[in-house]
Amino acid sequence: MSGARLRLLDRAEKEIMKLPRSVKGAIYDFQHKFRNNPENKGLRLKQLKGHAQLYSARVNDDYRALLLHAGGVEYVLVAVKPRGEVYDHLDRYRPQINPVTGGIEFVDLVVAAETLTARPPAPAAEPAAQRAPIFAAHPDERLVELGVAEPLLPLVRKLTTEEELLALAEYAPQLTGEVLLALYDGRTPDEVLEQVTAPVAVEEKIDTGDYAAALERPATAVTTGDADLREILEQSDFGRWKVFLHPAQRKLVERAYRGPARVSGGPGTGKTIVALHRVRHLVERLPAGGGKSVLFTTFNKNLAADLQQRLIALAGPDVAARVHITNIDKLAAEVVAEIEHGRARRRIDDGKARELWDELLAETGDNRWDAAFLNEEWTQVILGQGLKTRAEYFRARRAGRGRPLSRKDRADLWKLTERYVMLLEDRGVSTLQQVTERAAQLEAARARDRAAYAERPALQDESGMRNRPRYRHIVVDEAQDLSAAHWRMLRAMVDPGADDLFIVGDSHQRIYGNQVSLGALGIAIRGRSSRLTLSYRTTHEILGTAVRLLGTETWDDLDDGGDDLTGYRSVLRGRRPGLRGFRDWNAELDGIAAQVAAWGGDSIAVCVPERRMVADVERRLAADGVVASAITGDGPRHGAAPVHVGTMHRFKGLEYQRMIVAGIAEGLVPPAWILRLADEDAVRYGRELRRFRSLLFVAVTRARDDVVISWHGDKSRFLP
Ligand SMILES: Nc1ncnc2c1ncn2[C@@H]1O[C@H](COP(=O)(O)OP(=O)(O)OP(=O)(O)O)[C@@H](O)[C@H]1O
Repeated sequence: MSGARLRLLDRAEKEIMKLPRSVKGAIYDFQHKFRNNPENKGLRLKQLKGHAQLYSARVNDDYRALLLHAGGVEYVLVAVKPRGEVYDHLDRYRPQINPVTGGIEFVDLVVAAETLTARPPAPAAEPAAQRAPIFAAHPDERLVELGVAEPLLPLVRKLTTEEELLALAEYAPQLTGEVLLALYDGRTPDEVLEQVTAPVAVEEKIDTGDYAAALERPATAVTTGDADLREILEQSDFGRWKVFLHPAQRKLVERAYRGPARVSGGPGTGKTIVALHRVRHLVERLPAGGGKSVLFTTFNKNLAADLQQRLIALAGPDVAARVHITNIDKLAAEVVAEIEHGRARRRIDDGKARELWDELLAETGDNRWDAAFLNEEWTQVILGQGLKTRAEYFRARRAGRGRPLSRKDRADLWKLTERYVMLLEDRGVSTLQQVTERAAQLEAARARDRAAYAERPALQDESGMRNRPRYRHIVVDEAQDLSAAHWRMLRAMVDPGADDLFIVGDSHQRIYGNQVSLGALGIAIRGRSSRLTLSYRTTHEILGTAVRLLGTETWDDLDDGGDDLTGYRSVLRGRRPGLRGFRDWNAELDGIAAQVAAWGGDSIAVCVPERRMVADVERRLAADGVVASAITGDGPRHGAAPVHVGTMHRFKGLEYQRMIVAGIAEGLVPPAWILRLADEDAVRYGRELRRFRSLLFVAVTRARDDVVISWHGDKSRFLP
């Protein structure tokens, strides 16, 4: 035999990362030689007694690799062990194909047993003799049905403390850990079956002896190529997200869809990771040649820049070269600029747009409306539905807008918006929504032309570029914040068909008030919606607090249905979020500074509700000699600063090890102006409250390990 493929099992990767550097170097040389020729004498490849699949091979004088032979040239590295231990009690090695997921799993029962004693019990724990086994109520068959690795059952029976459970869950195959922790958290076996097991179970009949077939299933968590293994050994900051997808994630990445598909999921469940892998998957299936056939878009500029970097890291420059990565408003501006070359007006953001409404109101003396209401009515109803005439506006549906409008109100509002549009023209500016609306119209016109040409083959030769769709595939991240006009533009940029749109977002994180129904916009996702539920970012404790902040509100699925966070969970454990009240803002600032000092290190962020508070925090930290960087619309001004400070909107899509979410007081979150709406416009009031809950939810879920929520004066009604 010459040549072999060698992949790495995810749990083995964790163990290997802990080995001394010199051993990692030896593994690097070993894998290279092994792939060239596994029968190279120096490697001493030999089958382990009593094991059909397991082999050992020499890494260096002191270490041996354990390899699982999956058939043909396929091998999986499952462990690297000191030579002295490898051949003791060979029956401790238990490779298997999980009968529920069909994925390859490997456990070493001796190592697994050692994990139970590695962590001392918490001081308050009762003596072992008095503690009841945690899983006594669940029969073996039930646990196996849920996906627990059968060889571990005797150890599972011995678990009596949370420490032991956490240690075993970290070592055990992924699904075993997830199932045990979900049961421990109080979910019933039926809930676990539905929320944890079913999403990764396979329907086909599984041959538990066919390792070659098992190797290809999503549940087999191995590196995908030889290069991955090399990269892991070479890079100290190796990103696991690049190679070890969760089976639920991998299914979504690789599935073929007959039309638009949507992925939702709570914060940190890897939606962006799935989108990145999906882009690579799509590009790898494109015919060679051709330009940027895939559009990968997100809400803001800094996130788009981050996606660009991460796609290159994941898939390399050749794949990235086939992808147009940009934020959605820039995309719209590019479309308009292409047509209105040189005549493009300066764009203004929402804040500036509202200021101009205020100016207009001051001029007219009309005090029945406020700037925010007018801006929303104009953008969401008039621009959002592409209304061109007063008559259309009279007939328009204003679903979910609250405050009913009489015919006279509508006539007045129409007049006001006409004046507003003139004001914008006078100033030589366009709002982002105007640009998007224009882009949507231009793209829709192109799509209509395309359809017309498609029906008249005689004309097709002349059609040229203009009659090709801009993209073959579109992938959208942060989808919950896109407006109706954004969606109309995107819909028109790709022909309806297989794998046309892949849409990733979480309506619980909607912070710009753009609620849409994709179905009504020609994007039919029904039957092609999936949800991710395992958080990779944040701990069980932070996640619990964050979910409570959402209260009892209901959430949409970007269509006409609802979405919720059922099954949302984490296998990571940590400290409970801190909740701290202060007398006044100065005292709270001192509290922030003290907390930053206590944590030390970097990857800390402070999130505040108002812009002026950002400067206050920066100043207060500077007084202690701490370098803090404000997060602007383009991302953190100085990315390398140990502490970042920003308003709540700026935190979309980011993550930090530790977060202080400050100023969470009544009058700030929710702000005082919303409270006035309670009597005036109950629907709008409800919508705004929900938006501020989402802002808070986003802020708190940026934290990986620790979060402190603080306030001064009266604490926010959203806090427990
Ligand atoms: N399969 C994986 N293996 C390792 N890490 C992962 C995996 N999937 C996600 N992560 C990590 O989890 C974190 C959250 O992932 P990601 O940002 O994709 O989540 P998200 O669902 O888009 O979050 P949010 O909605 O909060 O923006 C990131 O640090 C990412 O690297």
